Amino acid sequence: MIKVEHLTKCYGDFTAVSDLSFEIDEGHVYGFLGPNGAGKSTTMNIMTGCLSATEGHVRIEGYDIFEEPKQAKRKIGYLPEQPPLYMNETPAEYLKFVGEAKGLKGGELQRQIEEILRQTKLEHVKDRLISALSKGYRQRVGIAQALLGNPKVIILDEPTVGLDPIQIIEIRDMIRQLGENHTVILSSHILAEVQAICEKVLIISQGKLAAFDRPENLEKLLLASNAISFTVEASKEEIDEVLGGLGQITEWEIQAKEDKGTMVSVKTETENVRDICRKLFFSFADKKKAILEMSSKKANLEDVFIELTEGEKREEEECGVSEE
Ligand SMILES: Nc1ncnc2c1ncn2[C@@H]1O[C@H](COP(=O)(O)OP(=O)(O)OP(=O)(O)O)[C@@H](O)[C@H]1O
Repeated sequence: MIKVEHLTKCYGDFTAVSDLSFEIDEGHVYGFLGPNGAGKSTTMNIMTGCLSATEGHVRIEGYDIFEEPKQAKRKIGYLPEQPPLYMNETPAEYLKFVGEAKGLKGGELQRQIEEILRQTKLEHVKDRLISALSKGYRQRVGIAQALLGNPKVIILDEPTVGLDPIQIIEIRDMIRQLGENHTVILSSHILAEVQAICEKVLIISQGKLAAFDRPENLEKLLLASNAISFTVEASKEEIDEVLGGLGQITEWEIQAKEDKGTMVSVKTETENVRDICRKLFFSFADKKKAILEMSSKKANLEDVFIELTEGEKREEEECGVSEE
């Protein structure tokens, strides 16, 4: 449905988006996740035809956004980070204006406006000035204008930024509902938000695609990400022998020798952390070595996000140091 190929955007000497390629299929809610300045808005502005690219292509249902903008844009509804609302108009007036600009008229325009006002729960404020609406309601007006023309794809740039917790819940519910009839792409720097709404997540870091998968698969992506810590009454040599013989442990660190035992941190690629805990327990018990404490931690999307986005920063810093 959407094909982004080798997209690059430079602002002068600065490369904001670098060789970005991905495909969006019909009928899912996609999350575009990345820290501030990662290049999310730049990519969305290019995908919606609001900004030119330095290199690369964007195709919306086969239409090139740069070469066939009219046909491509008809397929997209866009809520930019700063929605272009006219404060001295009412939602009803504003939607009529946007609908006409999108080529709708007469009964069809009226029918769509009524349907969208209902869908975005704006009916009771439709004749109030937009300047008098709360930020949450203004955001709904922004989403409403994106829905006019019944586009297949809805692109929302940071739709919940600046809203209070109740408004955030309402907008998220609305996005979930939109996902039933549209392909939705939303950007966010809030991991929990993407995790709560999206079926697929693109992680973007410093203008590059760091990962693209379902949230649950991303959690599996990090090798050796599940961690177990335990304290055992055993020497370093005994610990090395037991852990080396277990097979499913990728690395371990013997942290400190205390009066009450030796603290060990273990990393494993195995999904079933509980199974490893059991094996550790019985392996040390077989050698009459008592485990005094044990805790485990499964990697979550946050770990993946930090690892992928921080990892790049670290690499850059390390390069910087070695260059000096
Ligand atoms: N017009 C511009 N001129 C120069 N640099 C720009 C311009 N627009 C964006 N940038 C830079 O490009 C990078 C990516 O910006 P972009 O707004 O796409 O990121 P973002 O992921 O959407 O971040 P945020 O969540 O803060 O909006 C940033 O470093 C930003 O400062």
